[in-house]
Amino acid sequence: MTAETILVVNAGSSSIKFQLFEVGARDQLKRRFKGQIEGIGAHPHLIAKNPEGELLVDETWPGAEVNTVPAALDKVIGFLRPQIGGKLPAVVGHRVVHGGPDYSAPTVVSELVVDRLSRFVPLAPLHQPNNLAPIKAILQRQPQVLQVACFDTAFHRGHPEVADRFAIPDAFYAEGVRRYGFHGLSYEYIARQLREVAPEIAGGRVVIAHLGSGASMCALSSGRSVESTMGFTALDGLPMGTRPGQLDAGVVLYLMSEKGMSAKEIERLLYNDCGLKGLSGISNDVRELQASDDPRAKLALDYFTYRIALFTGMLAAAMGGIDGFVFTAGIGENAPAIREAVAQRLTWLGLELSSKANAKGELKISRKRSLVACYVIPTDEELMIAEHALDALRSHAAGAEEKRA
Ligand SMILES: Nc1ncnc2c1ncn2[C@@H]1O[C@H](COP(=O)(O)OP(=O)(O)O)[C@@H](O)[C@H]1O
Ligand SMILES: CC(=O)OP(=O)(O)O
Ligand SMILES: [Mg+2]
Repeated sequence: MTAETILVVNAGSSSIKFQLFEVGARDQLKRRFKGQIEGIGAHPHLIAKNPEGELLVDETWPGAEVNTVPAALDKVIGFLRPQIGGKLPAVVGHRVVHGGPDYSAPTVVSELVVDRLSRFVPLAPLHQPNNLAPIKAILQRQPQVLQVACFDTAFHRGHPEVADRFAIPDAFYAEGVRRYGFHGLSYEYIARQLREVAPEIAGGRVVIAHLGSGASMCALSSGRSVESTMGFTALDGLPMGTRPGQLDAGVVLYLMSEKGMSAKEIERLLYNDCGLKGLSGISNDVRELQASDDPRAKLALDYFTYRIALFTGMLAAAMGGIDGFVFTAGIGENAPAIREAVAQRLTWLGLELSSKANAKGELKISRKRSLVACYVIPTDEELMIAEHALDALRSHAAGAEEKRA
């Protein structure tokens, strides 16, 4: 491989996404391919396409064969190896979900950084170990590769103090018990896209709903995050595929004292068996719930859209109003019926959807006269990571140059 390339790895809770970029003239990033393995543990499906939309791989396995993120990573590596000529590019960018109080910008990783980031494993047990595993493997085997960690929490680090706090004694805040917020790379990308595709609201008050396996919402005021539905961990806020979202802390006390559950058992329950899956008893996948005529599937979807509407009120309050609403991520981009159900609950805010534009999945799906402009914008966390990784590469090179001089 001659041209400079950047590999990006984004390990989520139910999927691994990856993209390879080529660095062109004037540091323009050109996508070479984009892929993901989704449905880990249920219906694992690996797919990758080149920019022309041609399939490079399309493979499925039984759920039991690929039932963990590391097992899925092996399949991804199997695909990547011949694609990159058996040799890693000089730069690899990683999504790392939790950066804690100190990591508020993309960071070049070292053993020390990995040790520090490992402290946040208990705060993101579905993600952090899977984010760090490939970083550690590359550090051990190919330490010359520049690895850049990009954090979900970073975009939210400028929140005002009232949004960053829980009402618990101050000492806990000092040791890092804060409302961090997640999906920041997605929000950062959407904030930038808004300037291009919706300049009339980009500098205003916008609620972004990132609805994927993990789901959260962000209040974006003048292009900056000021509030998030997620907090200390990625458990808070909206109900998700397998996580409950907002939960009275008393429920956790009840599980411990009355049901005798251990911390590990409660962790497994809250991260793996709640949310859409727990409510419906059927599936964590919105597609399966939509296809079912079981009333529990309907309840789970109603709960989901109801909570999105409730939190929209909260985020609008944080910004003193709302000018725009954006749907993004797996569900937000692909489920018109969910968008319609959310919008119906938001007519009181002045949001009027065009059913036709929504059904067609157009970029702008609100009516002309709608007081709140509504958009569907596909997210691209990997592109954001590649850009950060390239910046890190350039500053790293400049730093080395300065040392030599
Ligand atoms: N066509 C669709 N209709 C409804 N939901 C969909 C559709 N396609 C994908 N999804 C939902 O998107 C989710 C995955 O979203 P994604 O943003 O890729 O999640 P993550 O990055 O957290 O793994 C799936 O669990 C599925 O419920
Ligand atoms: C933070 C989080 O929930 O991420 P994901 O949606 O990828 O699971
Ligand atoms: Mg995701």
